[in-house]
Amino acid sequence: MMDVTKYQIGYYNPPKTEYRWVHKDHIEKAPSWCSVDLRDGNQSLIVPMSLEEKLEFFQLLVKIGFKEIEVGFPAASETEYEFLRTLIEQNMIPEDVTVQVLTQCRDHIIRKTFEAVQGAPSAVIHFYNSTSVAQREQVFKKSKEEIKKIATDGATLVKQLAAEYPGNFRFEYSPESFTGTEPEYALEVCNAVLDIMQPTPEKPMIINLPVTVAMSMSHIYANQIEYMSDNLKYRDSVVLSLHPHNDRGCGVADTELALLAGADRVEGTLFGNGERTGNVDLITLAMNLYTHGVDPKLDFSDMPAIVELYERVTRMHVYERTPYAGALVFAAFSGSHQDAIAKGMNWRKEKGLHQWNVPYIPIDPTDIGRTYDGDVIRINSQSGKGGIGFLLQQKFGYDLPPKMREHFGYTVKSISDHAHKELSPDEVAQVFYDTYLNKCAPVDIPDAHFIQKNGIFAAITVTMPDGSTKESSAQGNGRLDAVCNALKAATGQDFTIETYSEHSLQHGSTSEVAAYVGLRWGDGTVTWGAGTDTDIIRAGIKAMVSAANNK
Ligand SMILES: CC(=O)SCCNC(=O)CCNC(=O)[C@H](O)C(C)(C)COP(=O)(O)OP(=O)(O)OC[C@H]1O[C@@H](n2cnc3c(N)ncnc32)[C@H](O)[C@@H]1OP(=O)(O)O
Ligand SMILES: CC(C)C(=O)C(=O)O
Ligand SMILES: [Mg+2]
Repeated sequence: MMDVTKYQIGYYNPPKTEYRWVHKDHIEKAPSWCSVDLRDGNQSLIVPMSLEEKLEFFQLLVKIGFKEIEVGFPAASETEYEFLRTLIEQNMIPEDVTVQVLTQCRDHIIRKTFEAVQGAPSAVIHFYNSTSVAQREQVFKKSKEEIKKIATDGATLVKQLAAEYPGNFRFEYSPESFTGTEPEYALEVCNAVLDIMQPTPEKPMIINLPVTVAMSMSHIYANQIEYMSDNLKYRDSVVLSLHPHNDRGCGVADTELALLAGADRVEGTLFGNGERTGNVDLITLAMNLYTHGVDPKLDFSDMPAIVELYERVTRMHVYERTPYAGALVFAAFSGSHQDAIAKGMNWRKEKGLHQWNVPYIPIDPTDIGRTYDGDVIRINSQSGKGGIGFLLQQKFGYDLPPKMREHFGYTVKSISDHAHKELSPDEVAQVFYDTYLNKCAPVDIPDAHFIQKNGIFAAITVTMPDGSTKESSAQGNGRLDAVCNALKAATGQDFTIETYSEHSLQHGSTSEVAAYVGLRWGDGTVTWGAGTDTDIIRAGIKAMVSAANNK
């Protein structure tokens, strides 16, 4: 049995009752982004990335457009140290990109960090210590004053070494485990650090307020951020940064509400990799802005390549339903969704729309390197005529009449249901070919001649069900009607043409016609056939013969 009595609320709502952020309805501009993939993401991997893998990931982050990248914890291991040295010594850091390094507030670790970062064109020195009640009591066993002193001693040494080492340094301080810290105390510690660092509007300092472990609903974090934003000293010289983890599955919501509450910057990772349930997913955040028409200033136009590299170097897997990036996030298997998507796509095409508002598809998949073919309409036993017909039309060019779409839809669904598997677009097309197209056996009309006299007179040769041939002729009010009457006379069958449609079909450079015929039989049933030919009459005859052979 689970024991709920073991748990209680462990977060702190700030001493403030009116919040401005609750009145805002959207985020107006992108925050500044910092990727912590190479640090928080890396430290949580089963096998941390090798130097080569980190280099490849770094280049990807630069390509996406990150201007601040936390490249590691250089005092942690030789690989971490060497990675930073390689970036610096091989001039791999673009001019407009700043590397960030993490250090605990411990003397030898801060010193090692400065040693590692020497020669970088610019760098953010990120120092942290835990401030939460749980860490104060259980880990550090120190009073509030003593914990504050760890932070201020760290700040003092960072400032001193920054003056001793050549280089363009900026600073970041994190009261780690902020969400388990009393807001008034977190404020006191951050203000004490700021008093030492003395930031200015020209040289601002980053104060990063992490959701090291998520403890509350998202609105509480937003309250905490607005409280800190209102009460931090040197606010015009502070870049207020967020660093949410995802323990309650609310990392994105925490970040979005905290941005409404006044934060300027976000630290996170691609696909939400990071400690435990991960850091906040920067792709989701950026793409959420994009869907509101706000430029995220990050480029995810080749998502498949980003997924490939990420999966290869981290040995993680991008879950199929990960927003924007997962393999299935644009897929519709179910009939009503497919029908709406197909109609929405046609609407968009007919009206020549620029704005995107296709039902069920939040963004145009082609914006991020995905395709309509294969990514969107997927066929299984839950699918319907709308989607199946749309796929056949979009990918193979066959535009079936509505009643034939319905028949085809049920045929395809039933095959998928019995095979208990998805059908690929090629398999769907094969069902169409096998069921309807140019089925000129056992009955066939290899030859037809026409005379225009009191309507149309057709003289045809019929291959009979037993393989023999027979000449037949009849009048009709059109060529196909005349052929139909002649066929009925030859075989003694009882049917009428209930549906006929045709359209041109482009196959590379050759242009064919596709024709569709529905025959209603004396017993009330309807059979369907399709025909293709360069000659429109031959296409119609083939469609009719196919429908007749389907009885
Ligand atoms: C929330 C986060 O993600 S924070 C980042 C965490 N990332 C990592 O830890 C990855 C890299 N870390 C490492 O490689 C190692 O932990 C090192 C190299 C940094 C330090 O290694 P070690 O000194 O061997 O061990 P360890 O990490 O266990 O040290 C714990 C000690 O540091 C203290 N400490 C931990 N964090 C801090 C801090 N931010 N500031 C000051 N002291 C700290 C602990 O209280 C403990 O003190 P004690 O020795 O008096 O008991
Ligand atoms: C080092 C800090 C910012 C961190 O990773 C966290 O608190 O989650
Ligand atoms: Mg973290």
